Amino acid sequence: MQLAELDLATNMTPPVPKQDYRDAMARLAAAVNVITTDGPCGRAGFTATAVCSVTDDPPTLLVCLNRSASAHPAVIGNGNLCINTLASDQQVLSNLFGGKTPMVERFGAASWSTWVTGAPVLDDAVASFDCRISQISSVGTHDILYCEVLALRHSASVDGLVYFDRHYHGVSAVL
Ligand SMILES: NC(=O)C1=CN([C@@H]2O[C@H](COP(=O)(O)OP(=O)(O)OC[C@H]3O[C@@H](n4cnc5c(N)ncnc54)[C@H](O)[C@@H]3O)[C@@H](O)[C@H]2O)C=CC1
Ligand SMILES: Cc1cc2nc3c(=O)[nH]c(=O)nc-3n(C[C@H](O)[C@H](O)[C@H](O)COP(=O)(O)O)c2cc1C
Repeated sequence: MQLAELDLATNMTPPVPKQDYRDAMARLAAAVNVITTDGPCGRAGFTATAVCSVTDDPPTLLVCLNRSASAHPAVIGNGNLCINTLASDQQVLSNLFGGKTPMVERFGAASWSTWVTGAPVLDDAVASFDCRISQISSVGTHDILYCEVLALRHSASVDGLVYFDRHYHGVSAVL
C-alpha cells in the first residue's frame, strides 16, 4: 500500500458504524453482574455484562470498564473488585448500578459482606468472585481489568439473569 493510500485508509470513518455494532451486540445474551469495590479510594459499583473468564491458572476473569464511569477512579485506586453475578430476582440492582443513582442508594438496596479484598460481596448472588486487579490494558473508551480470583462462592439452585435484546430474562437452574 502506498503512503497516500494508507493516509486515506486511516482517515476513513470506521467500516462499521457504532450503532450497527451495538445492535449486533444486543443479540449476544450475557450474564448480568454488579461489580463492586471498596478501600482507600471509596466504595463504588456498576453493572457490567462485559465480563469473561480468561484462564483457570491462575483463576482470572476480565471486566471491561468505561473510563468515564463514576466508579472508575475507585476501582482503579483500590485495585480490587468483586464480580457479583445477579440472580433472576435481582434485576432492580442492575438498574440501580447501571448509572446515575448515588452510590449510597445503590448499596442501600441490598445486603453485603466482605471476604479477602474488602470489596462488597452481594448476598444471594448466583456467584461472587472476590478479586485483586492483576493487570490493566486500555482499548478505545474502556479499560480491560484482569482480575485474579482470591475467593469465590456459587449457588447451584438460584435462577440466573441474562440480558438479551435489551431486556432482562430469567434463566432456570436445572436441579
Ligand atoms: N454502550 C456502550 O458503551 C457499549 C455497548 N456495548 C454492547 O452493545 C450492546 C447494546 O448497547 P446499547 O445500545 O448502548 O444499550 P443497551 O440497552 O444494551 O445497554 C444498557 C445501558 O448499558 C450501557 N452499556 C451496555 N454495555 C456496556 C458496555 N460494555 N460498556 C459501557 N456501557 C455499556 C449502555 O450504553 C446503556 O446505557 C450492549 O448490550 C453491549 O453488549 C459494547 C461496548 C460498549
Ligand atoms: C445491562 C447493562 C450492562 C452494562 N455493562 C457495562 C459494561 O460491561 N461495562 C461498563 O463499563 N459499563 C456497563 N454498563 C453501564 C454501567 O453500569 C454504567 O455506565 C455505570 O454504572 C456508570 O454510570 P455512572 O457513571 O452514572 O455511575 C452496563 C449497564 C447496563 C444497564
